[in-house]
Amino acid sequence: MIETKGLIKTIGDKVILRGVNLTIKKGESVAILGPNGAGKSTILKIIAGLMKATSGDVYIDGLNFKKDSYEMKKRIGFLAHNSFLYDHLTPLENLKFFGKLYGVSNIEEKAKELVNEVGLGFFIHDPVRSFSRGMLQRIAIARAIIHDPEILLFDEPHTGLDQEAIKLLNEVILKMKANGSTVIMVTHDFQQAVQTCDRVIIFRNGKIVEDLDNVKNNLALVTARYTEQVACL
Ligand SMILES: Nc1ncnc2c1ncn2[C@@H]1O[C@H](COP(=O)(O)OP(=O)(O)OP(=O)(O)O)[C@@H](O)[C@H]1O
Repeated sequence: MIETKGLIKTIGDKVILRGVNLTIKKGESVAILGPNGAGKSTILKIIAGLMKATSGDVYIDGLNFKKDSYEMKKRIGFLAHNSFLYDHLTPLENLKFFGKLYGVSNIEEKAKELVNEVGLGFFIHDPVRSFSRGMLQRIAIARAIIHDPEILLFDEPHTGLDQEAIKLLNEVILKMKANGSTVIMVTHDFQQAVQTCDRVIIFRNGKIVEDLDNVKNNLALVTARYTEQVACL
């Protein structure tokens, strides 16, 4: 279970998160939507341990970053705007590097399997500096899941992907979900959100303004609320 308690983030005199309390159960898949600047990426970075909250706490199964940072990071796969890949390394070398950091066993085999799974087997030995944005995103997805994380944090994962890659990414998300992983996805793509997630949370101005469960059975309501909160801006 992931819990945020009273998360506040300020940078200078700007208030980005205004006391966010959120509980996400193990195995839930949650889409975070909202207008630009609402604080969506910020909360994801704080949950991933990449940014400190000004006040408040994040707990994962009762563990806290202040005490159990390494243990928590091992459980998380984070796909950010930045791919975190090394330009001069090939997909295989990049995945082996990140896999080793997480102590993944059978890393060579696992890395090859993932490069093929994301459809880039043909480019396995090319440095990623020559890759297109979509190709980099595919490898970044593989990097985020190399250690079979229990929690997937995806920041706008569909951006820059072609239709085939979107399908592939959704399959990855649904497969991880079926294996019991928890998924939190920040996105502007409402269609992809409702295809892959069971719960939709809408942020506005650093606060949660909607928290809608059981998305597939309440699609009309969720669409109406989303339109009201976001699409009309
Ligand atoms: N390092 C920073 N310094 C100053 N302001 C920042 C910093 N990081 C984020 N912000 C501000 O915090 C606010 C929330 O940013 P955040 O990236 O969380 O929004 P978002 O909801 O993900 O937006 P988008 O949909 O545009 O990606 C924005 O106004 C942004 O300018």
